[in-house]
Amino acid sequence: MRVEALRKEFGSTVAVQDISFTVDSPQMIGIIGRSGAGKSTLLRMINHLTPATSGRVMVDGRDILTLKGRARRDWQRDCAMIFQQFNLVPRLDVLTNVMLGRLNRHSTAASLLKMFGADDIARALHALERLGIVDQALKRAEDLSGGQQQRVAIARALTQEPRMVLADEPIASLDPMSAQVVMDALRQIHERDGLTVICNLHTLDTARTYCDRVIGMRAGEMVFDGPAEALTPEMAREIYGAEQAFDESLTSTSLPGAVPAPEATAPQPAPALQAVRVGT
Ligand SMILES: Nc1ncnc2c1ncn2[C@@H]1O[C@H](COP(=O)(O)OP(=O)(O)OP(=O)(O)O)[C@@H](O)[C@H]1O
Repeated sequence: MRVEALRKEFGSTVAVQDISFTVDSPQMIGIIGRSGAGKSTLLRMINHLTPATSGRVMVDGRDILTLKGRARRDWQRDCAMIFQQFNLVPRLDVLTNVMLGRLNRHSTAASLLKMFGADDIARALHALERLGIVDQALKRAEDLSGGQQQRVAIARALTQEPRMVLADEPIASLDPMSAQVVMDALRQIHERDGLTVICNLHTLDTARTYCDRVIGMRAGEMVFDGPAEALTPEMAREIYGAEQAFDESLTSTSLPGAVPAPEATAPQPAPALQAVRVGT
């Protein structure tokens, strides 16, 4: 995927200012920055949920921002989105919520009638099993904890059979223990399924622990793009626009002594990735 000079203006507010970056091979990318830096808008433009003011998102030689109708929906299926507030149907059971990820693979009539086949059920159960919540399959989504609901949302994303996963603040509403489980699951999707996962994060330590590559945004601009190791305290201060006294731990939600689960051990940086400072 090649993002080229992607820009979004809301009236006089420039939410995303001509951002460009390339993802050549599957990576786990964290996007960090203060509230209002433009992280959500960037992901939503890539997913085609928010129209861009200008710029291109090139995938397989075509600008996905020009897609319409069925082709646009196909892209949204290929590029699964996970949200802070889970976006489940609260009164539906977990299994059905997960199978909703299959809708775009069926005819309009079958989708409208929510007709699922044995294959859909099997895939949904498999995804729930992977996320460790298959025993919750018949409960209503609203009866699950926040962390469990986010795992249902990830299972739903998996049943879409996406090519890429975009997660917009997936752990912002969760307690530290649930946040760790959810980040482990996203890391595992990257490692085991070989998918690119792009994740908006508030917390620096999460980006450092889980991401190969970090993109730092400040006031709509990309001010850092490089491996997590290159994210020095000085660079963090620049991204967060903070004073010298900036205390990184203020952006932390980590559990004391917590380490990623064995399946999701701290990533090695991609060898070809160079730290670059973009802009000022
Ligand atoms: N629908 C909208 N209409 C008008 N302005 C918007 C809209 N969505 C976002 N903005 C503005 O665009 C800027 C970037 O917002 P965005 O939500 O992308 O930032 P963010 O980094 O994701 O912040 P947060 O971490 O708080 O979600 C902000 O100034 C915000 O007020």
